[in-house]
Amino acid sequence: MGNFSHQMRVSSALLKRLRSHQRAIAAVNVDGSRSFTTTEGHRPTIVHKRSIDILHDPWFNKGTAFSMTERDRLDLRGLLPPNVMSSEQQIERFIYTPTVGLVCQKYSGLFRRPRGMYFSAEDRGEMMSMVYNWPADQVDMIVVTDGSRILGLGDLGVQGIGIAIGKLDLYVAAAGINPQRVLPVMIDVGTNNEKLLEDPLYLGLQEHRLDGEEYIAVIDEFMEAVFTRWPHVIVQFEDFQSKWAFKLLQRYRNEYRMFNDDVQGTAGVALAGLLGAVRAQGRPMIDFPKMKIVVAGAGSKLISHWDSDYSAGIGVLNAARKTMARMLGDTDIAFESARSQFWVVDANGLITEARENIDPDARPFARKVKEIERQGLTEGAKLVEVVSQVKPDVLLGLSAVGGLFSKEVLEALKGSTSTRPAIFAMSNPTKNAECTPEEAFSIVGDNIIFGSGSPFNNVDLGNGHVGHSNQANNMFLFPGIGLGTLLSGSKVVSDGMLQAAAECLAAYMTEEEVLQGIIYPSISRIRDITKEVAAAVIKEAIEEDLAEGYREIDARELQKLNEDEIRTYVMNNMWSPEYPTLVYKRD
Ligand SMILES: NC(=O)c1ccc[n+]([C@@H]2O[C@H](COP(=O)([O-])OP(=O)(O)OC[C@H]3O[C@@H](n4cnc5c(N)ncnc54)[C@H](O)[C@@H]3O)[C@@H](O)[C@H]2O)c1
Ligand SMILES: O=C(O)C[C@H](O)C(=O)O
Ligand SMILES: [Mg+2]
Repeated sequence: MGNFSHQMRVSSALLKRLRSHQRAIAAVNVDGSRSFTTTEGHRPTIVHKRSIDILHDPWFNKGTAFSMTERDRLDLRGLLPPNVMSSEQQIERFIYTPTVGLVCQKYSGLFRRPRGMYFSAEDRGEMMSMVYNWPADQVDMIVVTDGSRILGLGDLGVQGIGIAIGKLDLYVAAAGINPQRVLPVMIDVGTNNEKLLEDPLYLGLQEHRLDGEEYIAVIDEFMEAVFTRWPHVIVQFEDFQSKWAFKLLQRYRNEYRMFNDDVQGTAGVALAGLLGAVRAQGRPMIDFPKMKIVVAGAGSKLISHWDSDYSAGIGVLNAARKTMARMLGDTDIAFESARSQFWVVDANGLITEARENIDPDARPFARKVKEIERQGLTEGAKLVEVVSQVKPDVLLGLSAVGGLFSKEVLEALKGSTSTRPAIFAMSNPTKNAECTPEEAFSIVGDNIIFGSGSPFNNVDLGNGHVGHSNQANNMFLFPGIGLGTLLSGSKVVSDGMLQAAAECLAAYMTEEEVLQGIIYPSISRIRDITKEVAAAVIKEAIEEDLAEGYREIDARELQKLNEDEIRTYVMNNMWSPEYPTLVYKRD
């Protein structure tokens, strides 16, 4: 009892400190620094500019939300449409996938003003000084892309910066990262998109992509430059073509605070969905190793491709296999036997050991020829044949091929041995989804689980029944992974931290929701799930002795926090989009 009350005293003292720490950040924001808002929200922010200059400054611009008195005070009258919008109304207009894809496709034509930084192959040798051109002394999150695989839209070159901007918008909205402390980055090493190479309006380098050592040297220089200026920043790699995604992850993950969203975030989100599908059948999660899973969209893209091609699908397969093996006792035998739960189909059909030039990352999932012959299948079998013969519990698509789950494939899935088959059409944007929820529910039946990468409406099944359309998107994990890493002060993003994030998402929905077919949260709960994921990541970082603390909170103090206190710590460090009143003061 004595110990307990002592602990309580320590904890509440610490909590007070966490709160005053938050106020301290707010105070810094208020005293004329380039602040947008504070979590306290009531004190005015002093600005040293007015009129059109404010509208051109994203850190101060509220757009249509300037009140009439502010418009008068700051000489904004007549510079904005007359209707004053609330921040809630502005949020209504906030969109990500699939719109972000369209923005990237049309970026060169839409470009009005820059947002973020551009490093190009021409900047070699200069990056270390270039980073100082960015106006913010504090940057918490960088999302970087080279534009080589934007959603399922392929190589969009410099226009891919829209993805980095969109993901950081999600960091602000979901994780409460202060918008002044995010930095979207585009590394332009050229493009292999012939249309862009010929487009006179294209804004990027009009030459073919750098490759090999030259390419790596550019990314190395960029990493060194940003970590020199902002040693505590976290760098999220986004939409790099699979040829480079995994290699760069392996190259940097032990040295820098970085992760790859498409490989690691997607794997965790898919894993949470697979576990959700087990729960939705009314079975315990421990039954997961019995699931038969067909994955469409992993392996190489070209018949003669020798390079390692670590697609999002391979990330999912590895994570699912490891989880099954752990549930089976974490032995080598368990790991080996878990392999036989997966059938992997790429552009060339079912992958078996008979495949020539097999992609090294897909090889562990290549089926033994004898084994699949017993199942009535052969090397290169079509997806529809695989589904007919295997009768899987889960059909998961990360192929970027819209409509791949055709009527025939979905008809075949009706033969599934599962009481509630699950379909994950995870490719983005909307037109690349392997199927729509209408197609899935109408063809396979009402009693399925459906998830998709891009948002779709629920399906009316008649008689008051609803077919739930879950959004299976890495946005439910990456903001929490980034925020949790930041607040823990860990210097790396460990496998354990990623696993903790995925497990947190898998356990987030209640039993009742899951039985109704709701296996992921709705977007309206994104702050809450992000808080939970961030807390799980911090807890794991503490347990692994990786947490070094954040700002005034050191490692020892972090170690004293219980689970609720970690949540409070996370919440207190989330920035909230409340507009402060702006007051002009001459410089
Ligand atoms: N929902 C999410 O959170 C999420 C996360 C990451 C990626 N994605 C989406 O996944 C898609 C793929 O991304 P990636 O980086 O893995 O791309 P990728 O190009 O590296 O991989 C695509 C894979 O699909 C395979 N494929 C192509 N045609 C096929 C066919 N007809 N049948 C079966 N497989 C086929 C290819 O062989 C390749 O292995 C994209 O649309 C992307 O937007 C979604
Ligand atoms: O961007 C998304 O919506 C998810 C994912 O990162 C993708 O590349 O498709
Ligand atoms: Mg992505």
